[in-house]
Amino acid sequence: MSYIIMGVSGSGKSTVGKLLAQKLQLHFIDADDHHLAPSIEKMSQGIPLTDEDRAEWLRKLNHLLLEAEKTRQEVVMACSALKEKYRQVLQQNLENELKIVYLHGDQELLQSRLGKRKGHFMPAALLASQLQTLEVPHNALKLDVVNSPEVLVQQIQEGF
Ligand SMILES: Nc1ncnc2c1ncn2[C@@H]1O[C@H](COP(=O)(O)OP(=O)(O)O)[C@@H](O)[C@H]1O
Ligand SMILES: O=C(O)[C@H](O)[C@@H](O)[C@H](O)[C@H](O)COP(=O)(O)O
Repeated sequence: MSYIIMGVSGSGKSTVGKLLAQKLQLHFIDADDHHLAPSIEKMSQGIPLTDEDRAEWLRKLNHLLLEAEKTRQEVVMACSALKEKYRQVLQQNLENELKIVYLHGDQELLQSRLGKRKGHFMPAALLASQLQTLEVPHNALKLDVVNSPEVLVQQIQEGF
């Protein structure tokens, strides 16, 4: 069974996802690496993505998860997956249910982490729209990112 590490920009999906994959010796997929070029351009300019912008991207990510399942590979995927219907696309046609980890945190904390992050296309100004778009998942392990990445990974290992 594969893991989806989800949450708004700055919640630590990439950091925690990479560390979890390292600990469990699983392949790590960062959904950010699979956005269409126009979507990266849009976000770089501070324009939030629409459902339409995300549709093909989510299908591509679902395809990667299906491929992994076919070869009996478990993967860790860091993906914003902000809406329930996006998470449904990710899960589409998979035999095994995805293990969803929802990273949440205080807006000020997330804003300050994004402000300090270097060399990333996503501007901190998009956090507010990300939080507005977010539909909190009901079927996820919910973790507060006030904790360190190491503690979060331990909580994930103990939580499933
Ligand atoms: N639990 C944490 N504690 C402290 N800093 C963190 C934590 N998780 C992430 N960070 C830092 O916050 C910033 C955003 O993390 P990142 O993994 O890029 O988030 P996301 O992929 O969700 O946008 C990075 O600079 C990262 O080093
Ligand atoms: O669906 C979206 O709007 C994007 O996927 C977004 O949520 C994601 O956060 C960006 O790709 C920026 O990347 P970071 O999450 O790493 O800031």
